[in-house]
Amino acid sequence: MINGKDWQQEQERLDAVTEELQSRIAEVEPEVSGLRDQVVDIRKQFWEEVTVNTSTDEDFEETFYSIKQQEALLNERERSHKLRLQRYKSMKRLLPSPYFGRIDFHGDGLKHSEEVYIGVSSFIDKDGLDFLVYDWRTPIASMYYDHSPGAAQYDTPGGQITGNMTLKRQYQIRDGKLQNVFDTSVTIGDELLQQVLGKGADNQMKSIVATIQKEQNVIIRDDKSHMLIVQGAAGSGKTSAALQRVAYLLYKHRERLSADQIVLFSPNPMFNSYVSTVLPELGEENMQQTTFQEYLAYWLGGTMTLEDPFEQIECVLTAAGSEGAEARLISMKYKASEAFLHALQNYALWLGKEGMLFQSITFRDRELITAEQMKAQFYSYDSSIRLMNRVLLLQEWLLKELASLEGQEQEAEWVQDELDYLDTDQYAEAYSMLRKKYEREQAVFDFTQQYVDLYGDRPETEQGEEEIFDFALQEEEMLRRMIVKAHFKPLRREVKRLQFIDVIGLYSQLFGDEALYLQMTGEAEVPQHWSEICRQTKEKLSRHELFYEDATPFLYLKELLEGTRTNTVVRHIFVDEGQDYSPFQYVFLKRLFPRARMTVLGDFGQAIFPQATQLHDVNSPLIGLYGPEDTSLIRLVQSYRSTRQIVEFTKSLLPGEEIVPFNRSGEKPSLVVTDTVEKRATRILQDLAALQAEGYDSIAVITKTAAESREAYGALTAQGGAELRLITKETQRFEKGVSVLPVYLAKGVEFDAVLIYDASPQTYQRESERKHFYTACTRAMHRLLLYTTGDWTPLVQGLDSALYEEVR
Ligand SMILES: Nc1ncnc2c1ncn2[C@@H]1O[C@H](COP(=O)(O)OP(=O)(O)OP(=O)(O)O)[C@@H](O)[C@H]1O
Repeated sequence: MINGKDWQQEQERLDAVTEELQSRIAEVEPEVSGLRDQVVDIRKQFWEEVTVNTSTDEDFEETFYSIKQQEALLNERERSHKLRLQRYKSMKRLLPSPYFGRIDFHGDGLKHSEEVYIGVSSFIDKDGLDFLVYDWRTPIASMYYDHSPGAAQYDTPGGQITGNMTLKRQYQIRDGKLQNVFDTSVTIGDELLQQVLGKGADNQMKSIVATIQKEQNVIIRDDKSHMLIVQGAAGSGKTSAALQRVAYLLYKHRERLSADQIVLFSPNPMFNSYVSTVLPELGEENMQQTTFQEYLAYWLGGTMTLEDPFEQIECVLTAAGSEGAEARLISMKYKASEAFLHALQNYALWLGKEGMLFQSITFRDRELITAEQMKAQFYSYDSSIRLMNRVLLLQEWLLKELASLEGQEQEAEWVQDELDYLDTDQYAEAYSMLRKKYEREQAVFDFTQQYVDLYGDRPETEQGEEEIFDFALQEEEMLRRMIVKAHFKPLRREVKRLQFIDVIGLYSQLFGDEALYLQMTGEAEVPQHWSEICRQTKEKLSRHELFYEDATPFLYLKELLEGTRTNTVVRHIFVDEGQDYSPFQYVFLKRLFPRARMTVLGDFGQAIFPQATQLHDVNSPLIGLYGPEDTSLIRLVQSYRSTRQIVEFTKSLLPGEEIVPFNRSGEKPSLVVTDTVEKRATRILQDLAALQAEGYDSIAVITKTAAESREAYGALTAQGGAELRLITKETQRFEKGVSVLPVYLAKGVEFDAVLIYDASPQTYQRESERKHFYTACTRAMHRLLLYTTGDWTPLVQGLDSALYEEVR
């Protein structure tokens, strides 16, 4: 805390800034409130201001320029309205709490030091000379996050500025009144962070600009690397850093980067709603948010039924020890691996020489062009031409073939049948087309006549002789052509969409012959249970269905054959929970967004999906994606979410991981043992009531699977539990209160209190379930309770009993 005199001065300054804000808001308010109407008016007036006259060429030109001028004026006015509105909104946002930090900085060689007050946006005095508040993203404000008092420096586009920081201060301001002021030395005040972290969870994430930590600031302001990889412990602020990074990038590159050029890949749809308020809180528009699943579905275009990652994980968790289950697990891991990626790439090369599969083009139960014909044509092209270019050549050939077949087809019997049953509309259409054709030909005829009149000789027609336009004859021909054309339209469309390539057959073929597959792997060994893996894959494909682990490889192969449909608008992609994506998926994302930089944030300790990728390891496949020179690796070890007691407990579940708890104290995790399932439900309900009475209003009962969630929800409601919310993969929003959900849907989010519904060996037995268990426990901010009706899972049994409180 600071002394009374300083406090007084600070309050006076705050009053002055608040007053200035109020008066400037009052100034623009009337203007802004009518802004919408004004823009609408301008649009309405648009045509009134323009004189439209197209009688002569000059008039036409004048009208054209008049419209252009009016359009430019309209754009200019809209732009300036938008700017004024933005400024107005940012002043309104500042009003209750104009700043949260201050540094006094004495630049080398300067006479005076500068007081730099930092807030969520900049505010300049009336004369436009002094910054009353600096935006937290300005270069000078970076010192607030990066340095403690003493020598300090910051980078500007013109070079580095060095000097001495003489003061670093933090404020808590509510409704224009100082609540707290701290002078800080080392890090950004523990006191403030303590207070922020001690608060209850929200159903929406909050911005952290007032308390960004130095190591997080590196992530936020990194502007060099093509690929930024962040491996961070649970609760270390990865998602927070990612969102503030988006805000930073939008500010720094505001002239050329807009929110729709940034895409965030989220772990599930609920997460989207959880993080959706952070950027608007900072005065920025939200980036695009999506899930990988949405992308896959989009690219597959409804041609196949796609398993989602949650179905896949349920399968992993519930798989019994049969060969089929075992094979599926191995298959999931293998198909996510680089080994399989290389096999697919080799396969595509091999297809350049042999083995391509096509789907014949059939019409009225006849094969018009057979798969064999296509194959022969395909391999007749020079083998040095790239695979996808040969596909395009084949497409061209097919369209020509279809055109000629279409001509032949006009004489077919079925055409005559259809001709007999044409309705009047079709006749009318044919007649009108004929009329047009006639008029065209008549014009040629007139021209010919003029030529003859002039030169006494006729020009040569293309055919060398004049054609006589015979309506009756041509009408039937025209109708026949129309009929066949209409029937051939879907065929042409299929060819244009490259549907003549048998992608399902080609993907299936890879699993058809072990010798062939071995050839693709360079004679490396096939994984265990290979024949069962092949059987399952082919069987699924035969039903036009795809396992989740096959979706990306399938699309990858499709793109190798057909060319990639890239998105060149997007400049930044963020992948949260990045450990849950396979190397395959990263390669796919890179191809999809060739002009984007990538920020991947994740925690291998929470890798609960079988396709997990190690992020921070020297052998991480992600490093090779853009190359080591273009890749930065950052590790976050301090965990902010949970109390020290909870972090110490969860940390011991992952021996060997470096995790440092933030020093916020709370109760030890409680391990509650009851005799029966019914008693457990009763006990949980009592605990829920007690937690709510303590003020914790965001609570999760976390289970391993969806089935267990349904069971828990049933048991708790049967014992009188009211107002519980069962969360499923379809749920779109988080709400406060008590949620019952499987751990994979709790990824990335947090709760005041977490209750692990069943921590018995029956639920968490396998070593592979350790990360599920860890992820579930790390969702808790203030309280963690675990339940069992018998023994504890072996994951807990080995822990030091000082880490928890056992309750019977
Ligand atoms: N610098 C900070 N100041 C204040 N709060 C912070 C800070 N860093 C992180 N937090 C808080 O810590 C909690 C965890 O942050 P976040 O969800 O971003 O972590 P994460 O690394 O993405 O976690 P996980 O991997 O477990 O999902 C949030 O409540 C966040 O607001």
